[in-house]
Amino acid sequence: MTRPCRSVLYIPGSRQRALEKARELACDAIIFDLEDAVAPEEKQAARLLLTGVLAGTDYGNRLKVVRINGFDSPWGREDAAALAKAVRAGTQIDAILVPKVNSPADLNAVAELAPGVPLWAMMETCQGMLNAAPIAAHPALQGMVMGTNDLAKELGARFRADRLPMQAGLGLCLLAGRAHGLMMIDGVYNAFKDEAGLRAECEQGRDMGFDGKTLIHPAQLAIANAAFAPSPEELDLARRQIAAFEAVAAEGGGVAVVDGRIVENLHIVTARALIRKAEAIGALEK
Ligand SMILES: CC(C)(COP(=O)(O)OP(=O)(O)OC[C@H]1O[C@@H](n2cnc3c(N)ncnc32)[C@H](O)[C@@H]1OP(=O)(O)O)[C@@H](O)C(=O)NCCC(=O)NCCSC(=O)C[C@H](O)C(=O)O
Ligand SMILES: [Mg+2]
Repeated sequence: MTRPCRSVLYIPGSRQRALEKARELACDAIIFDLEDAVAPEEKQAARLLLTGVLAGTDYGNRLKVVRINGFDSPWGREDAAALAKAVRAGTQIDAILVPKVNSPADLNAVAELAPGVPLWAMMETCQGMLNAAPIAAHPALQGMVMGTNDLAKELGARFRADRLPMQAGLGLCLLAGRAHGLMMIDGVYNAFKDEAGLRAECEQGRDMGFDGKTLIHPAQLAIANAAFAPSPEELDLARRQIAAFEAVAAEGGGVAVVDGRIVENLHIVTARALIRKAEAIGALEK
């Protein structure tokens, strides 16, 4: 996945100040939230505010994703219809994020109301995790976002630093999402003032294979951006691997050795992807 999506910031659709502030924040993507971050009595006003803001605000090269309410709520269908209308009128968004997706039928329902708009799925129910493969195969789906708070609630799991209770669900989604080339975004870290805890969780998500992390506060952006970007040491290793492998290949060989480890063609594919990712981040940050 070349499009960097290291930091994905939730912004409550009801908070005008935060919606304005986001234009200057160093996030790769924004999730404009109409679901959990908005109180029931503010839902209608938030929808109106958000569609107005999206029509008139330049968020630069940040991906713009709108999380709607579920279709089992009084607001979900109207959210999807309002976004479809805005898109027809020229508002540009990158995806609608559908909460609590249990099966492909939940995506079909949104796709019917907003045809042609790419979808992302919140993966946060036990049913959804078990159906990760058919959900990932949905033709309109381009990304999955982990909802680790709702998953913990359904599982009856405790929050642990190592996220052991989450591993089965996250792993199922990663397998399914990667099999279908989706953008894969990890869940939020609730303690938004705990920098060390956030850093550790970002590094865990990165090592598992996620592209980035959902965030709830601007103070979390720099840590996620750093964790999900290739480090100078990784880039140096990648370049040395490519050089060593090319030298061996020129002699008709297929295996190089760098820092005591074998390097084969498959490692070169990874090394080149890492360099492309760093270049894409550089271009985005210009
Ligand atoms: C957590 C917060 C309620 C804290 O808000 P606040 O008290 O206003 O924080 P600060 O005073 O420290 O804010 C400093 C400035 O930053 C702006 N701000 C704060 N948060 C955001 C944000 N998310 N995006 C953009 N800007 C933000 C403030 O406006 C201040 O600006 P300024 O006026 O210039 O000083 C708050 O951060 C918040 O509401 N966060 C989002 C919560 C949210 O979106 N929750 C839902 C998503 S998580 C979820 O649903 C989980 C998932 O579904 C699951 O199941 O796991
Ligand atoms: Mg949730």
